[in-house]
Amino acid sequence: MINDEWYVSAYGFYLTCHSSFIIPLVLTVTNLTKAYSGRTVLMVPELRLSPGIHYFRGGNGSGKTTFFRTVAGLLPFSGEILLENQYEINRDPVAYRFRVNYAEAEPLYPAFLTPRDLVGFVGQAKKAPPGQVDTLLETLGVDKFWTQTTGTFSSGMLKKLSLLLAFLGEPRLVLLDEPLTTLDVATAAKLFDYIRQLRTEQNVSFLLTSHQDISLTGLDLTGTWQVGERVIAAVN
Ligand SMILES: Nc1ncnc2c1ncn2[C@@H]1O[C@H](COP(=O)(O)OP(=O)(O)OP(=O)(O)O)[C@@H](O)[C@H]1O
Repeated sequence: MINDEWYVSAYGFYLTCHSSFIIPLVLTVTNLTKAYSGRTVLMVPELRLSPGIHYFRGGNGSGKTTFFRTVAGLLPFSGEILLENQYEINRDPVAYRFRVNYAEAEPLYPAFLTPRDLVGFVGQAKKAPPGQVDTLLETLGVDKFWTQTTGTFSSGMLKKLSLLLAFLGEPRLVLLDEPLTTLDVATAAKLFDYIRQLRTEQNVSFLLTSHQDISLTGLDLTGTWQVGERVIAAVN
């Protein structure tokens, strides 16, 4: 016989099933609109990214950097961006930014600062675990210009420093805008080994852009996305 008790246990069963079927997503974007001075550059009704490595491609001016800077929390926008089904960029700004790291396509720093200054500052903010800086210095070769001011850097040196900063702490999502540009071949190989290691050992997710052929990196891509005409669409 169906009574109150039956309804209570049925509802409990429903809740148990429902919570265990939540799909793990690293990023959920809903109703995103990004405009510059009234000119809309991106309109993304919904974008759901599962954990993994996602490649965003598109022509010059299509909106890739705008999307990355928005997801990094550097640009105002309308809509919702949710990290790991949990942290919304505007509702939980500190927790969200603590877990999302970003390397610019064309990094620029105050000319008088050195890698030692910047790594000290960012490492503290991101709570870099012991030993992490030493590993990254060696992997990316930044140890060779650790105390040199960035105003004297080549573009490749700036790129190496920006990548190092983007790995500091224990991010859940790392955004790398054009990581291959100006990077020498040997360092690029080490970079992609490091990405693979973070992916398999710590379940860190990555969003990448590149005008180069990303398949040459040997990375196992979870998704490829085309940015253009103000939208972001999955590439099958
Ligand atoms: N600060 C800004 N103010 C106004 N418009 C901007 C600004 N930044 C970018 N845009 C415009 O937004 C559009 C997208 O630019 P974005 O830099 O996101 O493209 P992209 O896909 O990263 O290009 P590329 O491959 O050349 O780096 C372009 O039309 C650009 O002119």
